[in-house]
Amino acid sequence: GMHFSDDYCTEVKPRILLMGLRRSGKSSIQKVVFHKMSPNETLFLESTNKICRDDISNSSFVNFQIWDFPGQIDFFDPTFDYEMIFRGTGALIFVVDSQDDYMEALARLHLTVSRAYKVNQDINFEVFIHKVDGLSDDHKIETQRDIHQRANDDLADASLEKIHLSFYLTSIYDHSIFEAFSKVVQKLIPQLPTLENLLNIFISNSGIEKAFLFDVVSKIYIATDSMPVDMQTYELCCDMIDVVIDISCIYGLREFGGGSAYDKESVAIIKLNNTTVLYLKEVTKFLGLVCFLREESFERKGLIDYNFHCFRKAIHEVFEVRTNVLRCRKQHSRMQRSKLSTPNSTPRLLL
Ligand SMILES: Nc1nc2c(ncn2[C@@H]2O[C@H](COP(=O)(O)OP(=O)(O)OP(=O)(O)O)[C@@H](O)[C@H]2O)c(=O)[nH]1
Repeated sequence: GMHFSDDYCTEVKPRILLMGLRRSGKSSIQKVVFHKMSPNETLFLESTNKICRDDISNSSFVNFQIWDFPGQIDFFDPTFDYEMIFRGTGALIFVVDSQDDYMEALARLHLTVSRAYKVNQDINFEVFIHKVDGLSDDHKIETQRDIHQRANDDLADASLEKIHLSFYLTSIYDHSIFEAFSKVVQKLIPQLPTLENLLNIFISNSGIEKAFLFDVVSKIYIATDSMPVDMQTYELCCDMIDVVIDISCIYGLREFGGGSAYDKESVAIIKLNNTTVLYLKEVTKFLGLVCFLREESFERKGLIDYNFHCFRKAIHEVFEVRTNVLRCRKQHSRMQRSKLSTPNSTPRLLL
């Protein structure tokens, strides 16, 4: 079985479960988003026979677990402490293979969601309608409409219409999977408005067009300013992170494997031939800022760097407040635990 220590009460990262039927694409999503595997390589991924897998990413802002859901899993199996797991979960992603007959997947989705909701009403339920690269645009829309309708009808039939499901069209062959993941993670960050505010102030004072706060390992953006997100800009920023980390891995590490490919010193400037500039800087161990700006604005690099310094400091303060709150909560829950034997609070996800 899968056991989480009581530490989940003090977890500082968003905890996300990934579920779905066999071959729906869970491992591929995890490999592509968190381990830089190229989409084509996933063709050779072997199906896992284990009941569940526990994949926690230590290098990412996101705490991520995959929970396989082969047909035979039994919620009544006493060795399977699903209550404990759902209680510590911020978001449950359910992957539906859109290229396959999805009736069985929808039945599983319904069972899973209704179980999870009983344990924890605060879980965000996110449905990835996956592998849509194989569908035409019309077919995509029709599939989404159909899945949406059936899933909600099932909930209504069970008088569970309170449960809200969000739907995303995803594929590992383009950026849609990163975009969807970004949205899922952002919902779990209570300080999101603060982060957005800081980004707005930073870009408007620095003449920057767009800025993304990225989880560097996964290229999920955990926040951006309020200007609309243009897919191409987002993709460029993702590509920049890849380039910077790759170069740093090859030429930036100290001899004998010392140091890390991403640290306090990490910074990069890329000038494109269309008078735009990409500017990347380290913010925290897991997070980096990627800015998209005009060449003219970059002439005032001193100002940008000064503003960045203030921005970075503010972000660290947001984190410190969080850490202190957690430290208090940890002490508190330790005291509680000596009195009570069952944890009863639901942690919402935290910075
Ligand atoms: N076309 C397409 N194929 C995908 C996509 N994502 C995953 N696949 C393919 O789907 C197959 C199954 O993917 P897995 O990641 O092994 O699925 P899984 O859900 O982890 O499967 P189990 O380990 O059996 O539970 C692989 O051949 C992948 O290449 C996608 O977005 N588009």
